[in-house]
Amino acid sequence: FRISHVNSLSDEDFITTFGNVIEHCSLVAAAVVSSRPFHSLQHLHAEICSFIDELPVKGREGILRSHPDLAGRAAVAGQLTQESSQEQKSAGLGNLTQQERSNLDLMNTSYRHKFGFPFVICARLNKKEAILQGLSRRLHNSPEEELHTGIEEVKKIALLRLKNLISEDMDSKM
Ligand SMILES: NC(=O)NC1=NC(=O)NC1=O
Repeated sequence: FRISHVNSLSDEDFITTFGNVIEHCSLVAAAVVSSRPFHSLQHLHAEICSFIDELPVKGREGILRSHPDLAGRAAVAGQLTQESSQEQKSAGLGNLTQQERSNLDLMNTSYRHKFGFPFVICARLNKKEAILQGLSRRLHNSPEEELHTGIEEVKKIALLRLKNLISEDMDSKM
């Protein structure tokens, strides 16, 4: 899509197209559709980010809870969305050693038990070593810190997903 095309979609088609930019949270797309016309990919991303930042704590926790665990049950069962599947594969989470897998499962479980939402990181910007290190480090943070950090990762995931959907060729910046 060029940004001009994004602006000319029906509301319904916009929500369908961008409904999974935030994993399993089409509400976000439905919320920003009325901010059209967007003058760039960055403008659309900024609207998504401010909508998320303006949510109450429960809303932001809900966004994190809508994310599948990394190499978790959904991944093992092949029930990831196309986007998540590609992202998790690109981080090398498809070929974990038994040791890495049980280590990841254990830490994901402790993280979720401690914070009440899953560990979320932008898998396309982190290889599996960085993910494992990030998880063990972030486990010691406060709930407030982790809510913020998780949401910042969700914003990075959203930007990369938008870049897959919107072409930024020069004339689309008009
Ligand atoms: N728990 C997660 O961080 N999940 C994910 N991060 C990504 O970048 N893709 C996912 O599915």
